[in-house]
Amino acid sequence: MDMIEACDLRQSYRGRVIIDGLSVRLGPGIVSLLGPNGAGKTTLLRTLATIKPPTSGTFSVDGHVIDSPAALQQARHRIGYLPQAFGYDPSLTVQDFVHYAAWIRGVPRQQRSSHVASVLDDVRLAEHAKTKMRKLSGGMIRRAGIAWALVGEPAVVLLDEPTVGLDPQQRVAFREIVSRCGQQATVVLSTHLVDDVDALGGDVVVMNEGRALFHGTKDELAALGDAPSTGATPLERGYIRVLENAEATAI
Ligand SMILES: Nc1ncnc2c1ncn2[C@@H]1O[C@H](COP(=O)(O)OP(=O)(O)OP(=O)(O)O)[C@@H](O)[C@H]1O
Repeated sequence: MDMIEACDLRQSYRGRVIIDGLSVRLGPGIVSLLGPNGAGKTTLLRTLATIKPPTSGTFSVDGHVIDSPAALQQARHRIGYLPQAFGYDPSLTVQDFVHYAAWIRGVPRQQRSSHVASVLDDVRLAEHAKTKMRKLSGGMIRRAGIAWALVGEPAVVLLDEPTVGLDPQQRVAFREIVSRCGQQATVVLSTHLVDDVDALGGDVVVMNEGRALFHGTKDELAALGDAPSTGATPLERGYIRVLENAEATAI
């Protein structure tokens, strides 16, 4: 399974530093980027998805540094990315929407139909393959988006706030899909919900102000919440403690 390694990564928008010298190794398996609004999670994912080149620093996918157009091209075939809001033609069927992704990702023509069917099966949308995108519920649209990200069996899957807007039942179904995905690919997802981290397991990177304040397992984060402090669960207390003691725990 591939890993992503960021080395002193910086990203700015019009001179304003958003990612501030981040060095972190993500994967294998599931990694949750947990942080408050504005922490820089989306910006980090956009950078790793090769949408916006870093201002400075480097990152690599499975040891291959993305430092040339050829490396960039190769990395794009290994990375599946689901942005927070993604566009689609509402008149397309689910199957055509995912088929289009398969074409873009260079899945060979002869394999496209069977591959699309298998991905739709993975996200539990097989029975809606012929449904128009405009007829899907919010949870189903998310699943179609995940199918889009999974097409071509990328080694790294980046999901930006994938649980936003899902009801509790859809969230449970979604987590089950991500857990299965995490067995074959490194899945990096952003969230501001401690509940997501608790349910998904894997590693957690707590981010704030463009920095990684904590990187470990959810149990290690929960262990920081043993001492009495604000928060309903040890994991929530650990998270809040990390944010409050940013200086002491910065990595
Ligand atoms: N395209 C952009 N141009 C200018 N500033 C931006 C842009 N995108 C993000 N920012 C700024 O970068 C900072 C980090 O935003 P980002 O969306 O990466 O955080 P986040 O952790 O994903 O937040 P949220 O949980 O609210 O999505 C914010 O202050 C935001 O205003």
